[in-house]
Amino acid sequence: MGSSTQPKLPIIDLSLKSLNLNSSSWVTKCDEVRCALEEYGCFIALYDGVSRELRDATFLALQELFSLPAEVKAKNISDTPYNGYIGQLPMVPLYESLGIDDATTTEGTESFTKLMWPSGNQSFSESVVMFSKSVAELDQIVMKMVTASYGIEEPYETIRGSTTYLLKPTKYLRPQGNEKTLGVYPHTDKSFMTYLHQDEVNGLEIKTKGGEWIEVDYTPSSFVVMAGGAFMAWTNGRIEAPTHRVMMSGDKDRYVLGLFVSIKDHIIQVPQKLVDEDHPLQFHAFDHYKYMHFYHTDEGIKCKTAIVLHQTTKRYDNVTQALTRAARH
Ligand SMILES: O=C(O)CCC(=O)C(=O)O
Ligand SMILES: [Fe+2]
Repeated sequence: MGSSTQPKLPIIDLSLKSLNLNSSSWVTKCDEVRCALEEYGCFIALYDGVSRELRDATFLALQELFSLPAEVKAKNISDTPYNGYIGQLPMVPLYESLGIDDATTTEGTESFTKLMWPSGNQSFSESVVMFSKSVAELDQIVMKMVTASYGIEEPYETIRGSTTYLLKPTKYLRPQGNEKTLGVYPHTDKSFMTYLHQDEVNGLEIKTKGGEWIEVDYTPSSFVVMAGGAFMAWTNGRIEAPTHRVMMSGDKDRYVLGLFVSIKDHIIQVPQKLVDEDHPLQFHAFDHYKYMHFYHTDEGIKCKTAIVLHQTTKRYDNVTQALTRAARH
């Protein structure tokens, strides 16, 4: 009985063959995407833009990457918090990830590849760049749909050219015992949007507005589309970044490819259309990278707690402060 009453994330077919901009179902689907994001902060997208061969090649490349010695992986450093190599953290010993900046560009992936394999690894960079580009196309579809549903296509056009993509390959070791073990802490992403793709092992859990955890079960041809903090601010709080965590069980390691969207060198401003009497302005204009840095300062960490814990509009005061302050830095 239990499982039938458990809430489930909406599943929306965004496969290229199912989308037709000129049909009436397009408008309905745009609203469906917006409503799913407003309700859960995320949804599962069925997407056929990544072929089976590309998916297999990219996950194979990932296994090769994680089997490199720790000191090689540690060469992956970044100015932006959590965007470089993370591994062997005592509190989450199963977790390990790297960050490939500008993953949709050949320059970005090749500079990462050279760092990991000084003598080169062409198949790695080719798979990564192709995979990232294909998922970035999904991002463009999702953005087109949400902005069409709100009628804010124009303000998005000013942001679009400043989009950058970080690919974060992540590995979770299988737990030692039979107990469900924490893979990654409950958190909200600080991205604009996040796109998650996994091999066959589940583990992601999303917290609903009612405080229940949903175990996300998604197939190889689907992606979890999730709003980040920057998107929450841009939509004036109408779409919230959901709290999520990873719980590991079973006897297999888990591999995940996360594409994190950021907005670089551009001040993000809430579109006028999303501000009215019922929705007063909640967020000041901000710089996304400064916001990501601020969130990981001592002061920012306090705001982060506030954003997760409080269920009142006070939460927005804290975030607004964080964003305003971040913009001033
Ligand atoms: O592994 C997952 O499914 C989620 C990873 C995640 O939440 C993150 O990297 O921010
Ligand atoms: Fe996350």
